[in-house]
Amino acid sequence: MSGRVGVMLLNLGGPEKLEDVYLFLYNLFADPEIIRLPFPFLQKPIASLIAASRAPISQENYRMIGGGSPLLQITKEQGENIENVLQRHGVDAKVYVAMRYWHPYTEETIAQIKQDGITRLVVLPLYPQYSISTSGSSIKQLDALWENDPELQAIEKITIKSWYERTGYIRAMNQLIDAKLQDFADPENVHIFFSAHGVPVKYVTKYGDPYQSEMENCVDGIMKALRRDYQRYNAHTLAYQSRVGPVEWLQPYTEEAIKNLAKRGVNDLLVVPISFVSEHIETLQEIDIEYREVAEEAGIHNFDRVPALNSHPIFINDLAELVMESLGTTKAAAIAA
Ligand SMILES: C=CC1=C(C)c2cc3[nH]c(cc4nc(cc5[nH]c(cc1n2)c(C)c5CCC(=O)O)C(CCC(=O)O)=C4C)c(C)c3C=C
Ligand SMILES: [Fe+2]
Ligand SMILES: [Fe+2]
Repeated sequence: MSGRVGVMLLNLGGPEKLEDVYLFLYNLFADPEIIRLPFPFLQKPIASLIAASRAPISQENYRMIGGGSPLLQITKEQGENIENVLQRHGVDAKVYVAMRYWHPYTEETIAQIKQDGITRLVVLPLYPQYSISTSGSSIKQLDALWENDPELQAIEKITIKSWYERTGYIRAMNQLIDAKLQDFADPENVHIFFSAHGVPVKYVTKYGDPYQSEMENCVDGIMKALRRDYQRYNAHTLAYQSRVGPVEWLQPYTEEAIKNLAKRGVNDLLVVPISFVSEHIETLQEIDIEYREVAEEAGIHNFDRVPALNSHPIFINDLAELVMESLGTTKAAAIAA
């Protein structure tokens, strides 16, 4: 294989300090893949209005988790670990991080990739399931950059869309779920509650976002493997969290689903964050603080949460393997090379 290989991890980014929150929110809402407006000239003024009105709530949430998002730190660690696994398998690749709404912005990373003389680039979104609003937005941005830059067109770009069906990812998730189940007095009676980040319903019904069906398939895959590998036959639910704005989002909403389970007499609840692979504000603040309180008040006293995968070794190995497969360098071939 000739030339230098790069791997670009795509993520959304998060404010590092409370002062960053407004601009981070502005960048997010200025993205037409996040808020779709009929008139493009309204995008920026509306983004600044919504960012200004949301900033105080959002700042308060970030304050509760130490004043900023842990996302960059965790994503960098994931990158270093993937790079190490690739190196161990004889693949001399450099791993980069490209954030959509905060530093290091995609454009900054692309500049570095050009400077490093990368000739083959694997683009790997750190979202297991595809959504127009997440992986789709970053991939679209990259396609636009490529379209307008002959220097980039000389780089072979291999884009992975989603990877929630991979056995390594599912195995790693199940290890984390099983470990937490064992902390309950009666693991078999724990209700496993998958909480995914929501999207407006319109994304699925009008814009054809595969997010909901990928999410449902993902949960099925995890539950099937949990039954097969760990003989766990727990009841489970999939619900959607983090709704913002006045429109209808995917249902059931996490908060309502928790209250309904409490009414049905569920006492033991294990929440599994399912749409994202790093700890972030929605796990550390929304689930650990807000939903724990909702559960307590509704009468669910045994409430726990599965940690995010972060740099779980089975998961990291699986992502490195996915990169090698995309390069046409299977693990065996890479070792032999
Ligand atoms: C991985 C799944 C995610 C989907 C799908 C998604 C869609 C989506 N998000 C917003 C609005 C906001 N998202 C915010 C933060 C945020 N979003 C995700 C993931 C998905 N978003 C993550 C991991 C994070 C947290 C990053 C961090 O700092 O730790 C925020 C800001 C926080 C807040 O104020 O609540 C907003 C706003 C929309 C509108 C949307 C779909 C259209
Ligand atoms: Fe979001
Ligand atoms: Fe939230």
